[in-house]
Amino acid sequence: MEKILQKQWEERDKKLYKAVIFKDFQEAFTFMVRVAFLAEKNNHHPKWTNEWNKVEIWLSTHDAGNVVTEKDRNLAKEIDKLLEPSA
Ligand SMILES: C[C@H](O)[C@H](O)[C@H]1CNC2=NC(N)=NC(=O)C2=N1
Repeated sequence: MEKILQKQWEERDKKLYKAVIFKDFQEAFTFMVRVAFLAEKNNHHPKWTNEWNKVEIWLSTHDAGNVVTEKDRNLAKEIDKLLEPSA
């Protein structure tokens, strides 16, 4: 996937937050489809927004009282793997 800007994960407001900007909507939506499959596999789902080429993601664990847990850190790592240049 062709990225234009990728920020590192930040912990904000008891959530892991990341923003990624892609070349266009098709690239952004391809990424979202891949994240959706990861989320289903992990039974752990992001809060996210998409506007054209930008995807913003917030990860927290509702089941643990809306805090950041290992589940969030693991999903964040797997999402980053999708964003590696070789992926
Ligand atoms: C019942 C179901 O397994 C849970 O509600 C799962 C589903 N996906 C989830 N996703 C996230 N981000 N946090 C959760 O606590 C969570 N819980």
